[in-house]
Amino acid sequence: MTASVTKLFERATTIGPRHPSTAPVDEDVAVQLTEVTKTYGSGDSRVDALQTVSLRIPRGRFLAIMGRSGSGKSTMLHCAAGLDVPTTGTVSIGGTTVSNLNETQRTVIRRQHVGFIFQSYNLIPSLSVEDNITLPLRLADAKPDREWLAAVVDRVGLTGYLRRMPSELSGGQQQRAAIARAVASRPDVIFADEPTGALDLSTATAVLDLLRELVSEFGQTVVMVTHDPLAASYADDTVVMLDGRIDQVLRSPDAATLAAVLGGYHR
Ligand SMILES: Nc1ncnc2c1ncn2[C@@H]1O[C@H](COP(=O)(O)OP(=O)(O)OP(=O)(O)O)[C@@H](O)[C@H]1O
Repeated sequence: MTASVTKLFERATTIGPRHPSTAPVDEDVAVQLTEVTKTYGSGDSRVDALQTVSLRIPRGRFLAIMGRSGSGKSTMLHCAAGLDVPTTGTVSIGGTTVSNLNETQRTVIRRQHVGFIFQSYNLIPSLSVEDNITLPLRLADAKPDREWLAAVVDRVGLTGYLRRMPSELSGGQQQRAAIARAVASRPDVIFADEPTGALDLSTATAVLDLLRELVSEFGQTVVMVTHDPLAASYADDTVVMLDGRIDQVLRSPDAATLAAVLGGYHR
């Protein structure tokens, strides 16, 4: 790590829970990874995709994860989101330790605490835009906050589109519907995996403006994997991964700085 690493990202020795079930809860932290490793395969085919990663993501921050292909970005995102479990170490989301839960328990936690935005939108084609947006609430058996939903739908510019089917929306509108779906339940954290990868520049800019506003105005927490320095420049902090480790954390870097930093990893 570089000297620019803030206290927020220091190795988790000050946090120090060794026993997941007794880990203390920090209300200001949306996601916490403590000495997380992830190994795929064994013997000759063994891959150490994450090598002792510790990261505390405070609530109300926008974090970008960058790094060259194979550096461990998706693996870290999947572990942080409770989609996958670490080989060793602990992960907590919204104060709940998820790394020691089984798949069914993690599904429940994800429904209650996490929103997802993927490059491919992942809207359900047979459901209307409104039913797609409210699906996570129904799955979590949660009562919709109508005022919040209306504000979110208004902000993503889909108020007149709720009865349409996803196929009747443009790519940018579909991604905005996916964002509305991700924030409908006011999750502790929204994980975005290349959310602008399939969008043209102006549509991507509108989506990034929206993510930024969710953090700045609505107090949401966003963790986004991206290859695009422009996209990462919307974040508060950017983590750069290298060989399964956090190599650098940059605070509020602009796109040119990020492009230069990343260029160094591709030499
Ligand atoms: N299911 C898996 N089985 C075996 N190896 C895997 C698996 N998933 C990822 N890996 C390996 O783990 C390492 C990290 O992969 P990961 O997908 O996290 O990288 P990444 O930085 O997201 O890459 P990209 O930018 O190409 O998506 C790579 O060497 C990859 O080949």
